[in-house]
This record gives sequence, C-alpha cells and structure tokens, in this order.
Amino acid sequence: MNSPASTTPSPRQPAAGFASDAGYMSGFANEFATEALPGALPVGRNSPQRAPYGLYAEQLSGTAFTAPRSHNRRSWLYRIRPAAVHLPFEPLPDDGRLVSDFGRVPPTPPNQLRWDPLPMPDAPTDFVDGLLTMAGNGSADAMDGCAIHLYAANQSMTRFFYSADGELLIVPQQGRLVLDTEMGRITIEPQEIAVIPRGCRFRVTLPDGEACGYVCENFGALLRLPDLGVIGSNGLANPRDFLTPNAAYEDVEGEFDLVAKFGGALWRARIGHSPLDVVAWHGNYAPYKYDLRRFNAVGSITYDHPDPSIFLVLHAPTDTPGVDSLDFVIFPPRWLTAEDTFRPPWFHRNVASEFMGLVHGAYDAKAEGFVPGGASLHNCMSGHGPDAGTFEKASNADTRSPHKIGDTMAFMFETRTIIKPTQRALASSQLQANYFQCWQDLARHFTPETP
Ligand SMILES: O=C(O)Cc1cc(O)ccc1O
Ligand SMILES: [Fe+2]
Repeated sequence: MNSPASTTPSPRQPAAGFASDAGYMSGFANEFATEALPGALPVGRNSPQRAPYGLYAEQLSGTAFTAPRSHNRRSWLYRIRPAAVHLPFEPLPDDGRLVSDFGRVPPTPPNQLRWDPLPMPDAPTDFVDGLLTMAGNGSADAMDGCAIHLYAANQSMTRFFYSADGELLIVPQQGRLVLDTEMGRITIEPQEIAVIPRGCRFRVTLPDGEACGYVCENFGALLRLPDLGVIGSNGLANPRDFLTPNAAYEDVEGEFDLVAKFGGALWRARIGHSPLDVVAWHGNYAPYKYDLRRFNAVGSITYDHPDPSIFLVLHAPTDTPGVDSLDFVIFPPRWLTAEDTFRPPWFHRNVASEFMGLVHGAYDAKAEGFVPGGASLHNCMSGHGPDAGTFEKASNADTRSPHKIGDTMAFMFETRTIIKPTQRALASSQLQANYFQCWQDLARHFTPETP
C-alpha cells in the first residue's frame, strides 16, 4: 500500500513525489491490476457509473482498438482528475535540438561515424532540456521509424512530460533516474533500461545529481519480446524479468507545466495539479524496466560468430515478416567458446543500419576510441568491423579455450531504413574526425602461393 503525498508546493516547485516506493509487478505486458488504495479498482467493469473514492475512469490506448488481441495494448486508469484537465498547449520555442521528421534531414553521408560522449551542461538542465537528437529515420507523423537522442541532465524535473510521438526506450549510461509516471515509480541505474509508453506522463528526478544516457523514441509498432524459434521457450530476455510499477500517486495541487512532444514539436500547458494522480490502474499498457544483466545470452559452442540477432532484447516488427523497424540488441558479458573462429564481430556490410552505444566497459570489436557514453553509426551497406588492433589480436589468439568478455555492456539500435544523423550531430565537436583511421592499418595478408 502506498499512501499519497498531499502537500501544496509553491509555484513551479517540484511536486512532493510519491510517498514511498511501491515496488513492481513481474512479467512483460501482463494484464496487471494494481491499486494504491484498497478497493480503488472497480470490480467486474471498467467504467462504473461512479468509480470508487470519487475517482475518474480513463482509458489509455497504445494500439488501435481493433488490434488483434495478442497485440492489443490498453490500460484503465482511475485518477483524481482526468488527463483532459489542463490549460491549452502553446508551442515551446524550437531550438532545433529535437528532430522527428527525418525526411527533412539533408542527405546522409555513408561514412562510418563515431562520437565521444556529450559533455555535462554547465547551466541547470533537466531531462527534457537535456535531450539532443543524434539520428533517426521515418517520422513521428508517419508513425514509423525512430529518433535516437542522447541526454545529459543535472537537474530534476519540476514539470511533467509525455511523448505522443513514440514510446521512449531509456538507456542510462551514468547516474540513476527516478521515473515517476502516471502508473507508478520506476528507478533505473546504468545497465538497466526503462520503456515509457507513448502518452504516459512522467517526471524524471536525478538522485545522483546528474545523469546521461541514450533514448530511442520509437515511432513504430510497440516494442515487444521476440519469438524464440528453435531456442525454445526460455532464454534471451525472459519475460518475468520485466518489471512494471505498482500504482502510486501524488495528490498535489500547484502550478505546474505539462510538456508534450507532439508532431515533433514541444508544447507546454499549465496544469493546476500533478498529473501523477492515478490511484489505481489495470491493463497491459504500462511502463516497464529491465535489468540488462539478466539477459540469457546464447551463442556458438562449436565454431563461427553468429549474427547479432541472438542478442535481441526487444523489437518493433513491421508488416513484413522478419523485418523490424527497430531492434534493441545488447552485447553483454559472456563466454566466447567458438573454436578455430575469428571471435569478435566479423567485417560486414548490412542491409540494416546500426547505431551503437556503450553503457559500460569496452566493446569487443573496438580496442580504442569507442568509450562509455559515446556512440557510433554504421549505415546500410557501409563496411565496418573490428579495428586493426582487434583484428591482429583476435586472428592470433588461442581459441582452444573459452574466453570471458567480462567488463562490457554495449547496445545497438538497428533499423531497417537508413539512420540519418542530424545536422547537430554532424556539426558537433564530439564527432571523431579520424574514426575511419581505425581500419587504415589493416595490413595486407594475401599470400597467393600459400593457402
Ligand atoms: O557492428 C557491430 O559491431 C555490431 C555487430 C556485432 C556482431 O557480433 C555481428 C554483427 C554486427 O553488426
Ligand atoms: Fe555491424
């Protein structure tokens, strides 16, 4: 049971927050039912003539009403005031930080690109102001593709935010995030991720004072767990390790801003109460977290380096079977056992496009230059693979015994269409001008006389 916070803050002060952590429910997209006050959930119907405790009933739909039952996602929220209660939205000035229509981005160079981490801002910056779009494809309007943002923030939010453009896959790299959402509290640290559904209002506070990381705003179909095929009924990201918060609410009156990302732009509305006032909810459309360290990696126990699809955590499928608009793939700590095999990622060109980030440690294809908090982009059909140092080492390594890659947590946002870097990303001083050099020392080894 979670009791409410009931203070009246002075204008634009942080709301008091939930009175306590209410914990989590386990399972991916279950039909959850949770109440912060006993009996707050109506029994046997969603919309009784009068809901318990004088609450308003409100449905939040994440898929079309008529989506097949297996993909249909919606929740019923029982709240102090409906989400409609706020003053009209006004546009916030567009400073070009956020991009949501990649049809308008200038032609993308097919170069391999890599960036150093964003610096922490000097000025007070909350999670919303700390977002910077690096790359993406499709558009929010078309409800297809994604925008890949970095964030660097040093202030807790005193306002509330939601994206109507897509669900937000948040991958922290440094600093914990407390995500107080309409449906309860999620706390994540680096090596954990959270997904905030399209439309879900939330506030980010920073218990460590500052934080940075990655956000993928998924404009397409909702992220889901992949089928496992011949792997069987267990493995990769196990459904029970996905955690959704129990209901928690704050009963706070005050003058707040509600910021919406809608149609690619930011909008602000005044709101006279905290919108985190959902006392109970049930359904399968809700935020969740997952600890990447729980991923059950499978790999080759004979020879060869498998395709990275074995590391798929979540994906956004398209209408074409087997082709996703977005894959979220990780490269966690694991044993390499393949014999007589070049063990790191091979050289390759790919019809898909690959944006990578590093949360922790080092990545096994890059001995140098790819640092935690940094990012790389290898687009459709652009050649890439291990750098020269990694190639020399791995082609001379003893593969008769297993080797543990210990200190690492890299990830990839992989998409079916070209990932277009934004002008800001291409102009940024974090862009490594010499990235291409990491392959220039790959020596010629060809010996036509000796097989
Ligand atoms: O480019 C990368 O480093 C990611 C990657 C890893 C791998 O093991 C195989 C293919 C691939 O794109
Ligand atoms: Fe790759």
